[in-house]
Amino acid sequence: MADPLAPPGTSADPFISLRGITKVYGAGPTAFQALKGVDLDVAQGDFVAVMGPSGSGKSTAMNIIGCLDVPTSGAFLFRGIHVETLTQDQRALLRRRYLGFVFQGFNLLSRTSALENVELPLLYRGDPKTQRRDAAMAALDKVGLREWWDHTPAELSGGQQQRVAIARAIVTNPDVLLADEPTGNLDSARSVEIMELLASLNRDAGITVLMVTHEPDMAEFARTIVHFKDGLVDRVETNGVTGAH
Ligand SMILES: Nc1ncnc2c1ncn2[C@@H]1O[C@H](COP(=O)(O)OP(=O)(O)OP(=O)(O)O)[C@@H](O)[C@H]1O
Repeated sequence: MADPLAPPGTSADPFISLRGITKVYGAGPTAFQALKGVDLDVAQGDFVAVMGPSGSGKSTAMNIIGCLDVPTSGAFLFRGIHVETLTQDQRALLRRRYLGFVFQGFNLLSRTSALENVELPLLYRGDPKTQRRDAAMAALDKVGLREWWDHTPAELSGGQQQRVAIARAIVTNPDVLLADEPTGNLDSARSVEIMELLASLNRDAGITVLMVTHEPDMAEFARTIVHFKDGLVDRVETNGVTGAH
């Protein structure tokens, strides 16, 4: 049987494409339309900041792009694959194969060393031990924490914990890194360090980065800024040039 997750498309296909995406939570009189017909393209290798007021639909859109949730209607294409037609298991596979996630609260296992935290996605994937260790050490090296491999999260600063979380997100060599307010729990100096790390992963490793942020200073690190408003993309800025959507 053909692999449903093999990109069927040509290089002409947009890397990530949302067309008329709607999302309704609940049903009947309490139903709430969080997304009202979102159109958005993201080019491979872009660094995108997603901004907008609380409740404007940023997390809902990120959950759909992260294959964690499905739209109520509309098409979501990732490398030419119609994700909205996949089963839950196929979406989970797609997530593991192509995507990495970073969260505001780091989400590390507290009693577990930095190295073991970074190894986890490889453990779930069934990689053998030596391969896991080598890949996790290489990822810790990329985030500047090779010497801290045996420390638990409590023995690391907030900025270091977020670096471990980023190492865990990149250890599988994802195409896309999805970051939900990655600097929300950090002071401004640590926030800038995390943004410089994300920018270098984008620039040097070619990872496409999509990041939700409320902070304009952090959004400045991105190449493209997507502004959500009332469940729609309101405008997209590229390199300081504003274009109405
Ligand atoms: N599971 C859910 N059930 C019902 N309503 C929901 C659910 N998830 C989100 N919503 C609603 O959908 C709207 C959009 O939420 P979403 O989390 O996408 O916004 P956001 O822009 O990410 O906000 P924030 O910046 O506060 O995280 C909000 O009004 C929210 O209350």
